[in-house]
Amino acid sequence: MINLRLRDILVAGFCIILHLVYRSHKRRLLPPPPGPTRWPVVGSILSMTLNYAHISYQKFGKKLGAKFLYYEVFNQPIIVINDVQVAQELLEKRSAIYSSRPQVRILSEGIGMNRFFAIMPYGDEWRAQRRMFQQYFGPRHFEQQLEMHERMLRFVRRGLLPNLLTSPQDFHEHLRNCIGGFSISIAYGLPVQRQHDSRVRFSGTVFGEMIAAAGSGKLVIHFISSLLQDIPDWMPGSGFKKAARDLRSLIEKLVEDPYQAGLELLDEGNPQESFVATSLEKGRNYADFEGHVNRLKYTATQFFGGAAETTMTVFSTFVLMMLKNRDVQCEVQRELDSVIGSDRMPTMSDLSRLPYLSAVIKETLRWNPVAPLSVPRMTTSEDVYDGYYIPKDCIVLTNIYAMLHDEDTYPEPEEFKPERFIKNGVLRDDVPDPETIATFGFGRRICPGSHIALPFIHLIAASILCLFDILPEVDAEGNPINVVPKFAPSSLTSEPFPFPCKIVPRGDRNVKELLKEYIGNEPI
Ligand code: HEM
Repeated sequence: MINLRLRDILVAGFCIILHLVYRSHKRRLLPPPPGPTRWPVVGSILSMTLNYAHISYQKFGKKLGAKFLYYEVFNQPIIVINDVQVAQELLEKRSAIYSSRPQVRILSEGIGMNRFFAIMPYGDEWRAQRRMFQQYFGPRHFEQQLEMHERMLRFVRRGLLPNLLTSPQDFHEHLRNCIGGFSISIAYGLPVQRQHDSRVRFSGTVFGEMIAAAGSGKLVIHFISSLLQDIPDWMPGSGFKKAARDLRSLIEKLVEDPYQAGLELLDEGNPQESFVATSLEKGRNYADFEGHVNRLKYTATQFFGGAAETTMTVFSTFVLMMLKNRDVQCEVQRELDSVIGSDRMPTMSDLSRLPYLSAVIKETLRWNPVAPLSVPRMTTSEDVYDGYYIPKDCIVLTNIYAMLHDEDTYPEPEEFKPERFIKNGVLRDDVPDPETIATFGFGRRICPGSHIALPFIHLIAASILCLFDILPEVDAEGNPINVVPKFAPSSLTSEPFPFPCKIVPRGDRNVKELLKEYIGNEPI
């Protein structure tokens, strides 16, 4: 039997502590990843741009020949990952370290955004909300998937296509109403107006403000406003605090109102299948029912937040690309005509037989990544990678834009070329697919809604091009207007700015007849 004396234990303990201190010290002696010059106090703030930050990080990475970069702002370390393999190594293989989110004071304490699990730090509450989301919306819940597909079809046919026929000039608004309306319907089971639904509008406005406030391009502003968070309200320059409080109360209304309306509908006894109805029923006997209800309110609101702006961004980009690339649009229509014909509209089961459309959607996701700098992460302990030291509490920006514009993987990345994903009518498996790589993030915090977004996007694209042509608007002299694409410069999502275009029924199609049974005024 080993007989350890107190002295031996103390010596062993001392040696272990010494070893740990030495190891940690040795790690800290390693250099940080390459990056711009850092100045005392302000760090690399002078090298950071507010607008289109993803492009400037990409260019700077290329200049240094570095796959990931190191910045510092007021002592806050930041790494920017420009490369897929590095992202996989860190965010997937070392996910125990890289799965949290930074808690920017102005966003969490000020606006209260950290109550949504997309923004929360890694931990029990995040796990509980994400589990609740997956239990209802996860890809393995077959019946709910069928219900969701059925409802997508209903929103496209009743909500979107008839509106495009009667007021095509408002296509941005119609797309928003259709995508947002679907989210509200699935989350709360509430009826949605076919045009200008007030809940869709309100949710869109509030989430639009949140997404604009949270953009990674705004990091510098976040730091400065967080430092100034404690200045009194009467001081000049404190206006941002009031703006944050106003947004906070709008969020509270956004979380509460549709939930209460959903409850009333349940009490009336004729509800539509929804996340709220199912999750409430499931939690009836839980000991902490109140906690369960609070969680499900935020998770339901999160559904709209995750789905609406992102899907809308893909769609605006798709319409823009069809406008700028008429040959691609005609090729999609040729494929649709050969698979579907001219006397019916696409169904969910047609989608897998449209490889060219699929290549176009992949190229749309690649060409203008929806969230070019993803949602920021934060390290929960120090790390060493490739000989570089990465500290604890380091903000990690995933530059999805740089990854999907890497010219070795996607030659001529600025060109819109669906052909890069398809050969002889078959989708290529030797080109990394933006539907599965980078677009939706990495590791434990990867987007849990990709399997909802992708079929919806394919369905909307197929349905529009089956019935309509997307053509340039003409100016006062009758000349086609050349649209120059422009994008939100520093928001979380890279939505194109509104642009003029004409959506007209296809000449060889009786669109009114095809839509006859779907036209009406009653809510969906
Ligand atoms: C084309 C559409 C979409 C794109 C491109 C997209 C992209 C992303 C990205 C890049 C992230 C961050 C992942 C990371 O940190 O690595 C994310 C997170 C998230 N997305 Fe999506 N998304 C889309 C649609 C959706 C939809 C339809 C929903 C809901 C139904 C959704 C819900 C969420 C949620 C809840 C998170 C936070 C996950 C977490 O922090 O655990 N997204 N998404």
